[in-house]
Amino acid sequence: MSNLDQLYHQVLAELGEDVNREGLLDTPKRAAKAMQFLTSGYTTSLEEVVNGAVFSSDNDEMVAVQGIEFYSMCEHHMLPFIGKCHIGYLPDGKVLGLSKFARIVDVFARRFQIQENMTKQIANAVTDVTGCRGVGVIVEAQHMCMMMRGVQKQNSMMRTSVMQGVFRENQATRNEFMRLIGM
Ligand SMILES: Nc1nc2c(ncn2[C@@H]2O[C@H](COP(=O)(O)OP(=O)(O)OP(=O)(O)O)[C@@H](O)[C@H]2O)c(=O)[nH]1
Ligand SMILES: [Zn+2]
Repeated sequence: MSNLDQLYHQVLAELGEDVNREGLLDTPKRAAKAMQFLTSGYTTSLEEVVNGAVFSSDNDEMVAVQGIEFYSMCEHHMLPFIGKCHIGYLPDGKVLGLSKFARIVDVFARRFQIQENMTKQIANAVTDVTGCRGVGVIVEAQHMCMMMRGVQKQNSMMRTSVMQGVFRENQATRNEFMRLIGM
């Protein structure tokens, strides 16, 4: 058993489970593996996921990618928060491979997070990788820690937004982004 397997074994026992019953025999191992996947963002670098897919382009018009779904874990309760991320940017000579936006989202979602920080980290990453003139990131999510426990509200949605560069300075750019993502 790995260290993490042993810890999950202990968690189950502490919670009053019979760790020797058949259904639970492999659970510590499975839970450890699942949690390692859900936090794999810690060991994934931006460079690795972008893999050089930044291309020269003389198109300097806005690019927006809407509705990238993600699964993250809130750092306060270690429970999931689940939602969608919308990203727009104004390139400056370089565009990013389309799939890489989703990969960047996963790098920062697969960690213990708060939504505000995740939103900002995604925006910073797009700027770092593309050297763009501006970026906008909007994240909307539902937090299991508010639904399954605590205040137990099932219909609230948290929206966070980070606007950088021309997206921050220029209202028309922000509006164009909102229009492109249908908001
Ligand atoms: N701003 C922000 N808050 C979050 C996020 N995820 C969880 N939280 C909040 O973190 C707070 C932690 O509050 P505490 O009072 O320390 O913990 P708690 O007693 O479990 O709080 P309750 O959820 O109100 O029962 C709660 O208000 C959560 O709703 C997030 O991504 N962003
Ligand atoms: Zn929480």
